[in-house]
Amino acid sequence: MVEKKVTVAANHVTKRFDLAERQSDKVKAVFKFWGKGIPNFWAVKGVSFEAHAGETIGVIGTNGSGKSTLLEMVAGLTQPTSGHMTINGSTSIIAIGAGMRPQLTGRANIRLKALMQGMTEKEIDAKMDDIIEFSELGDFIDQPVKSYSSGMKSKLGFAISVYSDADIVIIDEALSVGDPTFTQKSMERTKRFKEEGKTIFFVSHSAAQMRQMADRVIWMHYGDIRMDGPFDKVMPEYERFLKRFNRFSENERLAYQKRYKDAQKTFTLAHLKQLERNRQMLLDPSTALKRQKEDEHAFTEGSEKMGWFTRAFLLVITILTVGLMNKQLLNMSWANVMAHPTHLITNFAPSKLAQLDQRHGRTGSPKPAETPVYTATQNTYTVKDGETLVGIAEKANISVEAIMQANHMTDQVVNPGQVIILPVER
Ligand SMILES: Nc1ncnc2c1ncn2[C@@H]1O[C@H](COP(=O)(O)OP(=O)(O)OP(=O)(O)O)[C@@H](O)[C@H]1O
Repeated sequence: MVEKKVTVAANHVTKRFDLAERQSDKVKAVFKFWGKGIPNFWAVKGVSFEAHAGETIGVIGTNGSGKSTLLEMVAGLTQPTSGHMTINGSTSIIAIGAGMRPQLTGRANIRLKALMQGMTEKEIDAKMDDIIEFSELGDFIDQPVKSYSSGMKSKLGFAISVYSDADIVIIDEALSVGDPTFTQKSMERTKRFKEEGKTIFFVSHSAAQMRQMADRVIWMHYGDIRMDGPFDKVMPEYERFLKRFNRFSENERLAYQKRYKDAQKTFTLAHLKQLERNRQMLLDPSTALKRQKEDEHAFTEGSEKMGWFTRAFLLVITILTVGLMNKQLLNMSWANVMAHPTHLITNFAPSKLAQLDQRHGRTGSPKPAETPVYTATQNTYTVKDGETLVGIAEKANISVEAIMQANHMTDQVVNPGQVIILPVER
């Protein structure tokens, strides 16, 4: 049998969300030593699978089991917290309203999404009429998307993806809101994707749709893959589970959910690593040690990759630097610096700098205007609603490249409220 090309490979992929309710909680948690104070929630707890060209994979699971989170990682919309998600090919996700700009018309959204998926203006012009026809939106195509029903948004999203020619197509419950004729038409079209060798991930709560579409099913259960296999094996097990679950009393159901959700809060990567080690030892003790060395990095995330010694060292350096700056610039004694280490931040409002200017002038020290700190403080900028990087660069008379370089940006996307540095030639 010819091995089909692997298009998606997930290796111990996790996704953690923090449950800090307010931004101030997050700031407090950072000061409580590198975010240890933030309650965690692991929506995906270390899943591994491979998907191949020409495969339609149904993803099932109760509400909140992690289906959308997993597929957003497949689509590249969000990055795993740890583990690896390897994607071989272009992706297109169809979820109700995903990636749509509500204030733009349906037609403008088609153009925008198609451009984002790599189509040229010429290709879009050539396909525009077909996309609109597939969407069945008629005159509504020139109305803003915010006026659309969820069914209309789904139709638009589906029509765009049909013509985007992506290698991996993700349909996240987008067919659950359309009318039956459109749904059937879309399912027929999706079957053609399969014949064209695309990989399709299909999320639906409808067993009938699953039966029609999926040859393989992944059952997500509170962040884990509970089963992964042929439709005929997985679906009956899932339906048996649902029957049992639906027979639970309200209290039993809540207790069941609490048990699993608590496990998602207390989950750790160390635990995942240990489970994987045990599994490897059981499977093949002779190769287990070698494999453990190879996949060590799969069980670490950003901050954990930094050892305790490095973290402690960086903390000491940061405290000393802030203290030294406070001492030099605010004429504080070391005792005062130790007592109020955050004075540097709170004292450097522009008005304070003006006071400093005078103070330093009287004592004959260099004027703050000549110090680097003054320049840097003056040139942070908070992005306002609707502003683009190009607009900000023009206003500030600085090149876009210089801003990107100063802020270590890899693209030109800026968001309202984001604070950026506007570099100044000195
Ligand atoms: N940004 C977030 N912050 C905190 N928790 C989140 C976030 N996004 C998702 N979650 C949580 O992660 C879990 C998985 O959510 P997800 O949307 O992936 O589930 P799902 O299986 O797609 O659910 P549904 O069938 O209802 O669409 C849920 O418990 C959800 O509350």
